[in-house]
Order: sequence, then C-alpha cells, then structure tokens
Amino acid sequence: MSDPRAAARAIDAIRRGWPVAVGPLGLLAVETADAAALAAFGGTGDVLISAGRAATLKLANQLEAADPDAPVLVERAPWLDGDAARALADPALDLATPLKGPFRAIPLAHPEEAGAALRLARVAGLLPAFFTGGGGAEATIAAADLDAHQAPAPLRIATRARLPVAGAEDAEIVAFRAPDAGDEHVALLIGQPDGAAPLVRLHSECLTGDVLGSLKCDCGPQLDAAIAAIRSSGWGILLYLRQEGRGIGLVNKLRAYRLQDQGYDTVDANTRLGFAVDARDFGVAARMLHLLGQHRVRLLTNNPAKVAGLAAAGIAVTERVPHALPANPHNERYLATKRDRTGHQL
Ligand SMILES: Nc1nc2c(ncn2[C@@H]2O[C@H](COP(=O)(O)OP(=O)(O)OP(=O)(O)O)[C@@H](O)[C@H]2O)c(=O)[nH]1
Ligand SMILES: [Zn+2]
Repeated sequence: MSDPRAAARAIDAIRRGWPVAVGPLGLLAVETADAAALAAFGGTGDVLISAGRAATLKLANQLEAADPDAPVLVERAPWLDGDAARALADPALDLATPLKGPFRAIPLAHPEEAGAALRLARVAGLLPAFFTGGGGAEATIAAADLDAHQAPAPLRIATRARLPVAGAEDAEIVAFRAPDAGDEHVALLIGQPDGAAPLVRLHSECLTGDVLGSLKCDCGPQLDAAIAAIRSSGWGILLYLRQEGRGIGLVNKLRAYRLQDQGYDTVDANTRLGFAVDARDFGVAARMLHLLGQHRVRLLTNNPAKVAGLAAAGIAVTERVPHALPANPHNERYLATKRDRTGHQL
C-alpha cells in the first residue's frame, strides 16, 4: 500500500532541512542542510544530482540523451564538503566559484529511489540535490508513496462567488481544492453559457508577470487579453493554475532568471538547474473543466502541449485559438525561444 501521508511528511521534512529516506536511501537536501544537520546525518557521503546538472558540470559523458530529471550519483571525496556540494547543486555559483573536484559519477545502487528523491525536491520547490547515505530519517517513504501523493487527487469545488473583474463585470470565481496540495486552483467563468463550446484559457501562475508587471515574459498581457477575448467571444472560462514557473515553483524560477541574467535562455536555465523544461501537468485543468460540466472547449493557446494534455485527459479541443501578443525588448528572446525550442506556434 502506498502512503501519500508519508510523502507529505517527507516534503515538509526536506524543506526544513531534516533527513528523509526513500526506501534504503538516506537523504539530506543540499539546499536546506545546515552544518549541524549534516553532522547528525553522518557527513556528506555521495551526492545525488540530476542528469541535467551533471551534464552541465561535465561529470559524466554517458549522459548525452539522458532525461534531465534522471539521477546521477557523485562519488564521495575528501573535498566534497557542504560548500562543494552546494556548488554542485546551485548553478548560480558556477561562474563565481571554480568547482573543486575532480568529481566522479558512479553507478546508482537504488535508481528508482534516487529518481523519486529528485521528484521530491521539485515538488518541495528545492534544488534537486541530496547528500546520501546518512541516517536519522524524519520520514521514510517508498518511491511509490510519492507517486500516490502526486496522483490525481479527488478534486472538488470548494466554493464559488461573483467576482466582477476589469473587462468582465459579470464574472464568477470558482475555487477548487484537492486534499493533497496547498495549491488552490481557480476558474473564472465569464459571460453566459450559450450552448457553444466555451473559449478556455489555461493560465499558469506567474507572480512576476501577473502581479508585478514583469516584462521578461508575456504572462500579464496574456492574462488581460484572455479575459477580454473570452468576454467578446460570448462566454468561456479562464483557469488560473497554481503552476508557478512551469511547475518548478517561484524560487526555482527566479534561480532560472538569475541564469538568464548570465545569458542562458529559458530552456537551458531549467536544464542547468536540473529540471525538466516544463514540469506542468495539465490533467488538473481537465479535471476542473469536467467538474464545471465542460467536456468540449475551444482553447486559447500557442502551446501544443496544452492541447495534448487536455485531450489526453478526455477534453475535446475543437479548436486552437492563437494567443500571441506583441513582444517588448525584454521578452523578445523568451518568445523566440518558445517558438524555436519548445514548439510554440506563435
Ligand atoms: N521555469 C521558468 N518558468 C517561466 C519562465 N518564464 C515564464 N515562466 C512560467 O511559465 C508559465 C507561463 O506559461 P503560459 O503563459 O501558460 O504559457 P505557455 O506554456 O508558453 O503557453 P501559451 O501562453 O498558452 O501559448 C508561468 O508559470 C510562468 O511563471 C522561465 O524563464 N523559466
Ligand atoms: Zn510570466
């Protein structure tokens, strides 16, 4: 029996800098471990990082086509102390601190558990890197527990209310809850259903763009334009999904921005951090639409992965409606990268 509660405890523990175990693999997150926790863990041991990060560090040459999420174990070495491990984990330090080394990638004794550990870090919003081999686990999980925790939880409508917004004074907001996550997704219902398939927008949270007016991306203008387009189409639904940073969380997105300041594009920045280019799951959007009684939609997007994600989860996308907005000097390269490297149809 898998235990989602154990996974929830493990996520909490690694954020606090406490050790956990996935099966036989003792783990301490590099990002949150302090000296005392590291000493109690029994020292640094081998260090687990992602294939994307290992490739960046040229730590392994057999990794050519590897999934950036796949785990790589770096062998313990006298110079592999807490600071050296942090430099292995955090690409922000790549230019500032020359790596100590040499470091050697060694075979993984527990590949499944190691993979679950890296996913655990992503879900917790931490850098995907762990000291391994120590004891004192605050929570012990099986790899399957994390899958159970991440499996589609029974989503329900928690509440709904009228919400006049600029551009749609007759809107209604519907809030959704799943027992597994603090992420409370919402839907904004705009206009009156008229029997036609609604115009739907899946908007992923972007604190910097949606709230602060960041010019690095196109999120803020896309949000406003989506509401306007839905309103003028008659009726439709904006799903506001709490998938900040394409699913890697705010702090990790800002780490990616820091790498972009050094010249990397949005794709390479994610990979250098050790994350997939896009860690979102659009299945939750499909479940929200089903709960709202909508099984056929016209989708406002340039991203074929959104169309595919909804279709895979049983929503018929009858039409893709392009949703491109004029570029500005700060987001020109970001939009070009989406077109050239992530298949966006701009
Ligand atoms: N990791 C990362 N996330 C980013 C970056 N720039 C924007 N985001 C996030 O990307 C998401 C925005 O994606 P969407 O607006 O859904 O856009 P999209 O997937 O390109 O698709 P469409 O706009 O529908 O064509 C938000 O969660 C942003 O926080 C970046 O450089 N790195
Ligand atoms: Zn944005």
